Amino acid sequence: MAAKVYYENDADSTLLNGKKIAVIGYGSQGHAHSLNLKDSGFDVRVGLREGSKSWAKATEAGLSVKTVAEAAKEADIIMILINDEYQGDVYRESIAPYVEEGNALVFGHGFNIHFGQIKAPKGVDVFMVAPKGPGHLVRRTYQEGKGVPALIAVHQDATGNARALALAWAKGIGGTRGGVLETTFREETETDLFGEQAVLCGGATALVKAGFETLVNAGYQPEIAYFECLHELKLIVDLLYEAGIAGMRYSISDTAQYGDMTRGPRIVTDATKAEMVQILKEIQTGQFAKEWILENKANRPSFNALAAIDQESQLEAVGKQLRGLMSWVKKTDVVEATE
Ligand SMILES: NC(=O)C1=CN([C@@H]2O[C@H](COP(=O)(O)OP(=O)(O)OC[C@H]3O[C@@H](n4cnc5c(N)ncnc54)[C@H](OP(=O)(O)O)[C@@H]3O)[C@@H](O)[C@H]2O)C=CC1
Ligand SMILES: CC(=O)[C@](C)(O)C(=O)O
Ligand SMILES: [Mg+2]
Ligand SMILES: [Mg+2]
Repeated sequence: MAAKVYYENDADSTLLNGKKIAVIGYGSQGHAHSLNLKDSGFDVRVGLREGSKSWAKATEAGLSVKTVAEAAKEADIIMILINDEYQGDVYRESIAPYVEEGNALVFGHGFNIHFGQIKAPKGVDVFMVAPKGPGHLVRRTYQEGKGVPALIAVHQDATGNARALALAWAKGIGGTRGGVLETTFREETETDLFGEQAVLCGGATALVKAGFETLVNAGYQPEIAYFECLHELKLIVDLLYEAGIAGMRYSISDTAQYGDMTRGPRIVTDATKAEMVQILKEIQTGQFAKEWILENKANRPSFNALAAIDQESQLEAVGKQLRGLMSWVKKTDVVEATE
């Protein structure tokens, strides 16, 4: 294997002993990093804006909560886990004034450093620990004794310790249980954006919606279309995750495998692949970043409209109903927050 993968024994998390850690933000990633690090025995405080809806939640979870400025002021290591699109403003206003020489600034995604929205001062370590999975699973898997794999990268190594600290952090959140790979801010940012746009989120939801609509428009029952195109996808993806494409194909029928091999390439065609290359180019040139930054400056007109269209769709209505009838689909923290 070409890439070196770091596991538990390759990381020394005692480097975090005695360090004052601030996790800024308590959303998907923020709650996972702060709770996992606290459970790993480290000194964590959470930084939130005044009036934050997460203040009570983090306090109830046993964390010390302060304003962003207070948390940044007293911390040696500051992990910024607020929305990418707001990080620049919050950093300049409430973090930058308190960053001292020898401190570390840490990110869960490279967007702001790579696209130049945050310029860190000299004399501080700047590194990244980016779990390759949703924050709620970073927390859930840690509690189960497992971990979500993570990427680390060093942008600025002022103390000579940046890489070791990144590995220590990755271990503290459970990342080294899954495996940690080293990358650069550029590589992480571009591949992460590409993955979520073309495959994991954009590609997957577009595929599910198109399949569902094709069946429903042809007169089939929406409930059956939902089971076929969304619910069962998880079962198939579980097999892909466990045993790769061959493992998934081992479990499905030969009829399904023949259809998979002959029809799949008619869905993801050369035109689709050319569009993927185009999407990657828009990421690499900063066009996507600029579009997203401007979208936020304009108060998210497209984001809000597109989200509303999907929320009102038949697919979501049918899904909500059917999931409610499946007793084994647990009411997780994500379900409670969204239904
Ligand atoms: N979601 C994920 O699983 C992954 C995310 N990442 C990266 O992690 C980072 C965080 O993303 P994610 O966890 O999704 O974010 P969320 O949207 O889930 O949470 C954002 C948090 O930031 C806080 N926040 C937002 N604006 C401000 C502000 N102006 N001042 C202070 N706090 C603010 C929110 O506060 P409040 O609680 O008050 O609303 C909330 O606690 C991003 O860099 C993202 O790219 C990386 C890998 C996966
Ligand atoms: C969950 C994750 O890895 C993402 C999709 O990159 C993100 O939430 O930004
Ligand atoms: Mg990602
Ligand atoms: Mg991402």
